[in-house]
Amino acid sequence: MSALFFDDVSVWFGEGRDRVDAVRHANFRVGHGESFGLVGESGSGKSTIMRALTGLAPDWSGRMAVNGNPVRSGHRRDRNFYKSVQMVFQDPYASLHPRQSVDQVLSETLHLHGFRDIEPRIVRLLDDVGLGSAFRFRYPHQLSGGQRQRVAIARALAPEPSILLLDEPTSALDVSVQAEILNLLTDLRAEHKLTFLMVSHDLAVVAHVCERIAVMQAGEIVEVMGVDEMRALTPAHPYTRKLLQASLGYTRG
Ligand SMILES: Nc1ncnc2c1ncn2[C@@H]1O[C@H](COP(=O)(O)OP(=O)(O)OP(=O)(O)O)[C@@H](O)[C@H]1O
Repeated sequence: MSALFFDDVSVWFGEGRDRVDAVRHANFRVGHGESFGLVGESGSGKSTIMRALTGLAPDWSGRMAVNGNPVRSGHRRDRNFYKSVQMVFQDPYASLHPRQSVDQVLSETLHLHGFRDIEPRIVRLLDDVGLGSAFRFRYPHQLSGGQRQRVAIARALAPEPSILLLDEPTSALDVSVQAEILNLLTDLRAEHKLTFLMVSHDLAVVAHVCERIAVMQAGEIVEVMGVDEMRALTPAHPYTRKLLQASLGYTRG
């Protein structure tokens, strides 16, 4: 049984002449403890796959399952879903409430998921994300972008999920901070035995964190490959080669 299972998943927005087919017939599985990346140009459908899974894009067909449990259509996901699946978003500035301290953010999430030993859990979560207790009573405006993203990651870890969905988790951060956050995510995956599904337009980011990669073009998965194949520049599909060449040109330039 896979941690994440997508079988013939198509996702669309709107109806009739306004209909946009954002994802078409996507198939992939992510094993327990695996780190899987979705890459492709802007508009290729990467985020839409994640949104359909979490209920933010309700119009879809096909089959999706989390740890063997089928995901139903519609907006609602039950508490069990969020016990297993948590998200880290792109923008840590938008994802934290400005009037909530770090302590409030974490204790609210822990309460919501029925934990009673809130105090030691907050201490442990801050420690896990490399912030330490000195940050506990700070507010978002007193934190840097990287520190905010660490709080967002601590909040995602609070329910003890087995799967993290990472939607461009470093693209809003300074380049100097990106590697720190990617290393933190890699360490956390090993320590907590997490499964990752990561979306990024940046092949270097995905290569840093992921073991396998699905390449998307205009709503379709055109290739699934191991990160070693990607590094060896041996992808089969011309579009993947184009993406790789573009990103190499970019890093060299
Ligand atoms: N709420 C929406 N209503 C209508 N069309 C949408 C909506 N959200 C996404 N789309 C369309 O679906 C397609 C896929 O978008 P999606 O955001 O999944 O791409 P992406 O690969 O994640 O790109 P990006 O990196 O820019 O977010 C695009 O054509 C986009 O315009």
